[in-house]
Amino acid sequence: MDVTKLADGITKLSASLDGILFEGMWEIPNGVSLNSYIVKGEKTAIIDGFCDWEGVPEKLFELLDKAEVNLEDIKYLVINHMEPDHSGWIKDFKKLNTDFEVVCTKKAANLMKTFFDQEENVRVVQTSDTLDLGNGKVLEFHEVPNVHWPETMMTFEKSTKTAFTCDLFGTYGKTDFDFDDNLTDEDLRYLNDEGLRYYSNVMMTFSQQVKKAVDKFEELGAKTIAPGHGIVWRKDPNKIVQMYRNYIDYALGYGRKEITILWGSMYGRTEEAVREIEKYIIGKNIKVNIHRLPETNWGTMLKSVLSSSGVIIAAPTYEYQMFPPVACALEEIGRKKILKRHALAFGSYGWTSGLQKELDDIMNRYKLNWDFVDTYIFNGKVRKEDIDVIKKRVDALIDKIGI
Ligand SMILES: Cc1cc2nc3c(=O)[nH]c(=O)nc-3n(C[C@H](O)[C@H](O)[C@H](O)COP(=O)(O)O)c2cc1C
Repeated sequence: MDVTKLADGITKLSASLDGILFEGMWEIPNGVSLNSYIVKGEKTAIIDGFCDWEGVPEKLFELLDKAEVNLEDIKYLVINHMEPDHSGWIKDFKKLNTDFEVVCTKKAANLMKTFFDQEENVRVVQTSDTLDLGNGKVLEFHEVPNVHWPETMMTFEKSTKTAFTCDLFGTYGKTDFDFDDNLTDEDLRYLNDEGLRYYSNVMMTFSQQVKKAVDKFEELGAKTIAPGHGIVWRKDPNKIVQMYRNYIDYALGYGRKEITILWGSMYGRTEEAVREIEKYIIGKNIKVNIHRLPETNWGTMLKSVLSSSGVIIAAPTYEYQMFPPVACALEEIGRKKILKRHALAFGSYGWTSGLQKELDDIMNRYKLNWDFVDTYIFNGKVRKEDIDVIKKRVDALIDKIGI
């Protein structure tokens, strides 16, 4: 729903997007929702807003109108996070209403200056500061740095115990329901999957800080979680908290007992080995996610690697180095800091293999602490003897994973 009442005086405004690359790079096969919240006491606050991907705020203004909120009645712009999907509407809002105060952290105030030339009427808040809107509505602010930018905070409405968490507890995926009231197992699986994709794309680099933020959040005793993306959790908010705890554990420790194969091949030699190994693993009833590079979007690749304890990298040698699309994907895994996988690499080469050297470079540079079975390289086409050795190494990998 685009306008939804959460409680007396609290309304959610929501728009859905699809057919875009989120943050200009992540595919979102099931779209994403963008949420804004209005809290009305004697005075009215908007907590985060939204823009579509071209920076067009009309939908937000249209929904404010539908919710019968006059722009000139909005006295406070509570800005949890300055990323333009949540803040991009401010420049247009300023043209329509000049009598308002921005409420944000010190770091967000600096960004307010650089993004929107907004220096006046900015109230800088710190953890535990409050803003009394009247009629019992009191907002309390909690800084959660690097969840997902350094300036981020979450806002807690005390009378209804509603936490407005912006990116934290967000998920991708459009839904035709607003709340977690009647989730079927299928809905839960969908939301968990969309949450995993979102976490791996947007939050994962900051898993240590997200962990701290989740701990901090649990001290609030919130009854409702109202995030910037996805549904509102009020029946059992612990469900999304637990999902996030799992994602954090996957990123910092190991994933589920499944294997992701990341592979590339120019002329089919490495591919032939990959196909044999895929069949071999499936034959053992082990879940395998297989992604060819560069064809697979990195968002999808990261989601699989995050959830898998085991990773197989298969790449030929190209100009003395690892086949570039696979090397680039590994670089991205390094930047996103997916730690501690069990892993195996193999691939074909013509005269001097560059697979191991580049693998070591990337692993060391990002300190990923992956535990590798011995790499296997084969010269030219793959032979039965090669496949036999690779299968043995896959067995060793499976032992390490503990399947
Ligand atoms: C552009 C290009 C560069 C290559 N550079 C190397 C190299 O530096 N060292 C090497 O051993 N083989 C090199 N090769 C050969 C391939 O690694 C070899 O043919 C391999 O079997 C290809 O595996 P594929 O069929 O899975 O793509 C190169 C091949 C191409 C097409």
